[in-house]
Amino acid sequence: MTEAAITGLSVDRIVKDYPSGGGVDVGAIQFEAGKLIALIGPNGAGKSTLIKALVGALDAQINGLSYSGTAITDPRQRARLLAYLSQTRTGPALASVRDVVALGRFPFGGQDPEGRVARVIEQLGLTALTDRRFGTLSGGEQARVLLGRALAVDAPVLLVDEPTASLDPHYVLRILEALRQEAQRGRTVIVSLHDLALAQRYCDTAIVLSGGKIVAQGSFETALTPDILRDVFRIRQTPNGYEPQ
Ligand SMILES: Nc1ncnc2c1ncn2[C@@H]1O[C@H](COP(=O)(O)OP(=O)(O)OP(=O)(O)O)[C@@H](O)[C@H]1O
Repeated sequence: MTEAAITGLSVDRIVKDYPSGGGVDVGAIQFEAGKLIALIGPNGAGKSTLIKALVGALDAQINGLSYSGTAITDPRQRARLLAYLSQTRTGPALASVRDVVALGRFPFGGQDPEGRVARVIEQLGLTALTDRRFGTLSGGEQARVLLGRALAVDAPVLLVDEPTASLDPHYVLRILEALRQEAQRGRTVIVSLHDLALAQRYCDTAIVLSGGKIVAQGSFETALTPDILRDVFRIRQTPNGYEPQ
């Protein structure tokens, strides 16, 4: 790409074809540092596939992956640069909350010189749960612990797949606030969300996926036009929110 001066994550092309016929085929994308970027689109649009391809969680064709002009070629380098929260909330049932969050330091040999694990535990409201076994937590509590593991990496790029699913309203807002703070710290934060109102409230820009392709990107004004709402999301805006088309 010619815009190597831009800080953040960039990729030239990603292709993934599942035998089911689904997948993604997208061209160059620039995810700018310091931004909270919403990845939005209907069910099956390819959001999780795109995120998994970027982090290397599935076997996909991916060309020109780089961070701030430096090519990402080595898996360990990728694990240090890109932290990931999967949509599938699984974790080691017998491990303590503290130990699950500390797994985020694995790419750094377990070292945590800045006390990142303790900070994340406090930030996500997990202090009272630190000694509980992961397997004994509620679904929403487990979701927060796994987000904690991703935040503990303290990677320049954070990719989180539906982090607010199964969270109560307090933690939905708190987690989005935490992601916004990460972006304000200069991180590149990519978050897939279904709640368009929340996405607009917290995120700086949007990428709209449909049928495995990017159909719009940029500010929410340009990405969520009445046409996109109708053709992609099958909804329309009303004075009170949205309604189905
Ligand atoms: N492991 C798989 N095997 C076959 N097809 C798959 C697989 N994973 C996803 N797909 C298909 O690829 C397409 C994109 O799926 P993906 O999970 O990326 O969508 P999504 O936008 O994250 O959806 P959602 O909002 O429902 O989580 C869908 O058509 C889906 O059925």
